[in-house]
Amino acid sequence: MRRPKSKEFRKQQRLSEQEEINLLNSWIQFQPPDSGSNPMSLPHLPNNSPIGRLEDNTYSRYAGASRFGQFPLSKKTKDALRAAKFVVMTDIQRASLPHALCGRDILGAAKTGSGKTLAFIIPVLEKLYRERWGPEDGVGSIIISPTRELAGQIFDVLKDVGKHHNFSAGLLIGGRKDVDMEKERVNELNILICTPGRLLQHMDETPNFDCSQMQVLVLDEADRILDSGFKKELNAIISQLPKRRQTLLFSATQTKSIQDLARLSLKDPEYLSVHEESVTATPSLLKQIVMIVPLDQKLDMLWSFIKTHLQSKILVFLSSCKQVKFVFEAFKKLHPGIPLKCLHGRMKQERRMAIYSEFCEKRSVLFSTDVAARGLDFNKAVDWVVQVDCPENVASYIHRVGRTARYKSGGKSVLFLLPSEMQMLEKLKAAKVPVHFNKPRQELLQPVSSLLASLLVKYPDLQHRAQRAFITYMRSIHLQKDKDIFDVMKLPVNEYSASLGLPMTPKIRFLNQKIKSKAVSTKSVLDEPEDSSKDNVLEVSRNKIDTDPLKDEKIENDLFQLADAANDDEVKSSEIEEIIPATRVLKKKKLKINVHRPVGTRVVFDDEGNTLPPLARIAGAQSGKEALLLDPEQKAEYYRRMRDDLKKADKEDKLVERQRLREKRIKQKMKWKAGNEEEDDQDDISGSEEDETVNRRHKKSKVYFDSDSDDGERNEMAGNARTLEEQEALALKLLNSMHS
Ligand SMILES: Nc1ncnc2c1ncn2[C@@H]1O[C@H](COP(=O)(O)OP(=O)(O)OP(=O)(O)O)[C@@H](O)[C@H]1O
Repeated sequence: MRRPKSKEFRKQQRLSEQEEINLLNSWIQFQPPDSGSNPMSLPHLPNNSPIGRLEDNTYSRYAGASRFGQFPLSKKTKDALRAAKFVVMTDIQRASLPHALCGRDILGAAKTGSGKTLAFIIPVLEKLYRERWGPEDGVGSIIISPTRELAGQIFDVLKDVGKHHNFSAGLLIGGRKDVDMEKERVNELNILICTPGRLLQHMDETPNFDCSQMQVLVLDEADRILDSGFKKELNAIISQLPKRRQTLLFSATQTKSIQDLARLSLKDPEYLSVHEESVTATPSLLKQIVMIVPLDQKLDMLWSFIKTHLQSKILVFLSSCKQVKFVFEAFKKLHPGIPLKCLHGRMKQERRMAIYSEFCEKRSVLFSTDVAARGLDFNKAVDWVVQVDCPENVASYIHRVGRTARYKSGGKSVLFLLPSEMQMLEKLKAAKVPVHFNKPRQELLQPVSSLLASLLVKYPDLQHRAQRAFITYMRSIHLQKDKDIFDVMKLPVNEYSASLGLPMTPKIRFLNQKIKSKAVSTKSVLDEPEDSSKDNVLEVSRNKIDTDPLKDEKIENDLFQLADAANDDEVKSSEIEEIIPATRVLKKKKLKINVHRPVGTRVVFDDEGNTLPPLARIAGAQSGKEALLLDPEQKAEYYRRMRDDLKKADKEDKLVERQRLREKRIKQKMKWKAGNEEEDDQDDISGSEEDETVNRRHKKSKVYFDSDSDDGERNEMAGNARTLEEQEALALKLLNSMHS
């Protein structure tokens, strides 16, 4: 038990702290960096040069120093940094800390994974320490992050680096139920780390919430927080903050918009873009591949990729929650041999945090929306970032791939581009993003579409998910701003639908209208007058839906959930035209038929998406696909074939797996006989979304992943290492054959 400190001790402590603060203030003011200069251009201080107050009552130079120890920082901060093994500063820390310690506003830009978090956490702690900020002083600093996970991560860094300080800090993010408790305590907190919506909620609802004395405001991922998605919230927040404050803005893709910055009333900000001169805009140890993948082969490619990287930690980006859900659910049922997880805004906050932590710890595939695109520093390095859907712009690309190759580690990324999205390649090159262009080797693809089709027959809810995934994807492309890259009219709609395993292509109203208006503009035979109400439908969609999943975070309680709910309603009410015919007239007719027809009767469409009148359906004159769908016998036969295919594939998979296990056992036996003792690291993967069979398999192969380090790989699992080699060889063939 800790003994309470005596009054005398506390007094002594206060005095020595005050002494330290005086010294720090004098040191900082003695030789501040020139305004507008970049301390990176100054020579390094020699490691053994004296630090702090010198014999002649001057102070050592800190601008240009390369180690935290050479900086005018409190002992409390320095001790914590040393304990966390932060010794040498990164470029952005070297460049911005001297200015930030002088109390200047900062606009800091540096590549992903380059240590921007410490570049703002340290000045916050130091400012409050030097101001002798105490519990009774209330909110001294506010750090705003665009996502909850990132806010949580910043909170962890703050706890670590600020552990010897006496400040109280709070994580205020949406999706938490304890908002009332938060309201009771928020006024006692010195440092708030929050998402914009939750902060605003407290500003609006918490009695006596007071941040009028706040000293430092930080916007992490500043360009994101300043963009239109958060505009209202941020303006409302800023209007309640004191004008006299220090403001620190950081991002890998910094905004330079005067308008944006004017909203923050920055005072002569120091613009420190440490990698502006760099040859590349992305980390140098990041290997980036771009592949042209037709839309209907995207899932085949993704499946093949996963199957050939079973020992990796993979982050997969898709463009909407519904796509994430569908691909996750479907692939999970196909048991790829690696734990699968998913992360999106419609999940409960606790689950989101749990998934994030699990992915930090374990080898697995995480399917995610852009909620994981910015700032997250997954504990054990992510091996691959796979962008199945093209990001909305270059900045988004840079943040997504930045989840790997962080700090000094390497990483790889692959972007699937549609043939119609080739412009993205040009834009990446223009933005100094060095990508290698690879052509997929078709013969190495492991098609998954037929398996998906069988799954959809077996699991009707999955079919529903597939429909939604299809629709939200089409809509996201339709709503993308950059029309040079995204053109919904160029998408092979039917092929894409079939590749998801859907027996029919869901019709989408806006697409039909687009097709029609295109036909009209090219003077086609379509003589129907334009229906203005249809345009309105399109307008409503545009107004109500934002394709940017991060925008969902903007209003807490929850941003994601609100926006997603809106999306859901939209999908239900207007967009699935599998149950809504393509023309307004027919729609009314169909609605009438719907009322009287027996429950369970299927509505059938012709090639144009019009419902077939009931009599035409019974007429039996159908042919081709229609006939297949209408004739019960053929339909049954179709499904029977699908089931057989699935069984066959399953049988083959089992055989291969059995063979693999047998070989593994033999190898282990031989190894054991040779006296090679080894301890299996029975890393538990239960709790992942994998089923038990897969878990059992993984418990054995997990050792392999955990021995990812060189030693482990050499010493522990020679047998498995061969499997890895085979897999890597396959992967290389599939992905790197383009270098030729
Ligand atoms: N001076 C340092 N010495 C050693 N490791 C560091 C140092 N600074 C930061 N790191 C480590 O580098 C990693 C990336 O840091 P951080 O998350 O702050 O990057 P970032 O620039 O904010 O990235 P992003 O742009 O993706 O948000 C973290 O794991 C962090 O612990």
